[in-house]
Amino acid sequence: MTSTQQADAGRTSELPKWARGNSHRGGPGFGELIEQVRSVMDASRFIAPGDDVARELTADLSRIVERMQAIAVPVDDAAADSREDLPARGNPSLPPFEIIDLGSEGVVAEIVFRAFHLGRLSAHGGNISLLFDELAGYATMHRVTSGFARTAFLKVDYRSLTPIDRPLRARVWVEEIDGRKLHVLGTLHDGDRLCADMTALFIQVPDA
Ligand SMILES: CCCCCCCC/C=C\CCCCCCCC(=O)SCCNC(=O)CCNC(=O)[C@H](O)C(C)(C)COP(=O)(O)OP(=O)(O)OC[C@H]1O[C@@H](n2cnc3c(N)ncnc32)[C@H](O)[C@@H]1OP(=O)(O)O
Repeated sequence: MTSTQQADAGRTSELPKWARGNSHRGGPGFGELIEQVRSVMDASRFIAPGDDVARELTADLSRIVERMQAIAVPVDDAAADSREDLPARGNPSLPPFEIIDLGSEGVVAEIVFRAFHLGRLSAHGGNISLLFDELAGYATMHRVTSGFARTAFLKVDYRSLTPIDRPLRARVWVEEIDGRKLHVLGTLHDGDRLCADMTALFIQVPDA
């Protein structure tokens, strides 16, 4: 059996605990809370407050931050990044994608970049890389035999401007496996138009 055929068999061990996902942590209102956090980030992109208003808003947000810090838990017990029922698993630092299809053939996701992700009149290239890196994590998770895979490199070609505020389609898949090395490809489309494509190398590592 070649290493590629061996790896084609997919996972031979359980998913790492942190990747298993759940739909209960943080309670039924957690999704709306994260959506509000995203809205704060979006709204902050379009204001030019006077000093008084800036200080008032800072005081309001400080109270919210203090309330959240008072209920902090270890990161592996946190709701954010664990809720498989929410966009981007409820992680507000990721662009809010929804998984359309996931399997050993790769992952297809719908993504709406928002005001917070704006670069100059289009989505910021770093946010597009972030989306690809995350989705490559999903795609490789199916194809490693155990543990997970870390990004060794990730290259993005920006082919045309990536709009915000409309649904786009991303596809990421493992093209080839060579021992611990997983060669990953991806595309991002606005309808039929290619916005960006990606080539990455991920390396299988034991779960930490
Ligand atoms: C049933 C499935 C259900 C699925 C459900 C899914 C749920 C999803 C849940 C959750 C998804 C989460 C998604 C998150 C995704 C995010 C991932 C990240 O962003 S990771 C952070 C950024 N990356 C780092 O911080 C790495 C830092 N670097 C390292 O740790 C090492 O350098 C590492 C691991 C990359 C490699 O180190 P070494 O010591 O293990 O291995 P060496 O020997 O150096 O390399 C192995 C081979 O790879 C080549 N290689 C390594 N780096 C290379 C490079 N940059 N370019 C070319 N080749 C490279 C080497 O030449 C070597 O090749 P030769 O075996 O000799 O052929």
